[in-house]
Amino acid sequence: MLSGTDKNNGQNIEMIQRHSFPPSCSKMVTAKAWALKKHFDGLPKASDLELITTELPNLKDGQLLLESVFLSVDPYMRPYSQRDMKEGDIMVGTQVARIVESKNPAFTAGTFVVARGGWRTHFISDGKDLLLLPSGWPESLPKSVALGTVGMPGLTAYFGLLEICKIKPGETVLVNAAAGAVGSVVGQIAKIGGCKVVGSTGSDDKVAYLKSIGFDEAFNYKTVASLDEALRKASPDGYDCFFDNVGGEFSSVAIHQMKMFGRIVVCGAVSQYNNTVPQKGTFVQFPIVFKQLRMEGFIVTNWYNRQEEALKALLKWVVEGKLKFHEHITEGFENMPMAFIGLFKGENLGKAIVKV
Ligand SMILES: NC(=O)C1=CN([C@@H]2O[C@H](COP(=O)(O)OP(=O)(O)OC[C@H]3O[C@@H](n4cnc5c(N)ncnc54)[C@H](OP(=O)(O)O)[C@@H]3O)[C@@H](O)[C@H]2O)C=CC1
Ligand SMILES: O=C(O)CCC[C@H](O)\C=C/C=C/C=C/C(=O)C/C=C\CCCCCO
Repeated sequence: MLSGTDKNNGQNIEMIQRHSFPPSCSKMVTAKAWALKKHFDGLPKASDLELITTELPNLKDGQLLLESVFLSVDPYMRPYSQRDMKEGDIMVGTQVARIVESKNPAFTAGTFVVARGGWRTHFISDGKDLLLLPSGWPESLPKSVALGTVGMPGLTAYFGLLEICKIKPGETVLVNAAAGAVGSVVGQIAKIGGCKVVGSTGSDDKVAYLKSIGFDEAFNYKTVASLDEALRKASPDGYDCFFDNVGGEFSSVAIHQMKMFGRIVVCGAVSQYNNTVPQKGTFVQFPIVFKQLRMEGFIVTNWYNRQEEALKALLKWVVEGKLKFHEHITEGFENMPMAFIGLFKGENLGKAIVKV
């Protein structure tokens, strides 16, 4: 195993070289990848991850060699790393990748696909988990949008709002982390659906952005004197649908402002992912019973059997200008840890993307 250090942006990145094949192989591609060196304890640290290089073997029949062009960093990676990964594993994740070489008749070199290759610059696939970009993808639309508004986060907003919340015109929708990849799509689809939309987010710039994309009300949860008052001021009659991305204290307050027969979509709990000790919240049974609420969690992959129709709808809204997107792009594969950690500091406005 060869190792060295490579300074980058002041970070010491330990480069570990692992030869998975004898150096004698010719034509091998050197891939970089981010491995989970140490399980996260609280907020992830760059030193919890290590940059490794591996030599990829030559392709077998049916295989494809892909190179990542854009990579996604998402909050789910934090809880999933704890649940699904062991130390040394390559971080899970998705990317828009270009097919460099194909020994698979279903795919031609040069094609761009959405893949689940993890945090890697290059990887080999058998083609089973590759998704072509939706047909009719405009040349002018950045392919990275397939990781955000017209990708998994957009699908999350689409199915969460239309199938779990089942919004109706004239209703009032509340969404937190509203300027993020999922939240910004939730608010805009709700507007398209004829709802009043209230969003909370963590900076004044993001509040201004929310208003620019059509939110009726938006506030900075970090600076309001009282969350309870801010929610009441934004919608004195309360909320029909609460699309919860954040969990924690926000949810404990918001539930008491739901209207009768309101619906709460539990999409995520990003405020809780870095807890070293599980937080104890309020009991929710009282408002659930006396307001006759429905509270339902979901994982977007459960709806992937319908992703084609949803992606088509999302792309159409983007092309028509009804669905605006914003990307927070970090340049450089070596900066993936920083981009990921930035999610938990609210550094991103819109979808966080790493451009290789
Ligand atoms: N159920 C599912 O299938 C899916 C669920 N999700 C969930 O949706 C949520 C949003 O994900 P996504 O849109 O990708 O991420 P975002 O693009 O919204 O980025 C995360 C945002 O969360 C906010 N945030 C971070 N830490 C905290 C905190 N401690 N308290 C309050 N807000 C915080 C920040 O925005 P701010 O400025 O507002 O603080 C930050 O920008 C997450 O909970 C994620 O797990 C996402 C995809 C699929
Ligand atoms: O290769 C993989 O499997 C990763 C690909 C994931 C894929 O892009 C799609 C789905 C992502 C789902 C995200 C879900 C969430 O963000 C919700 C996450 C966790 C909720 C746990 C809450 C724990 C609170 O303590």
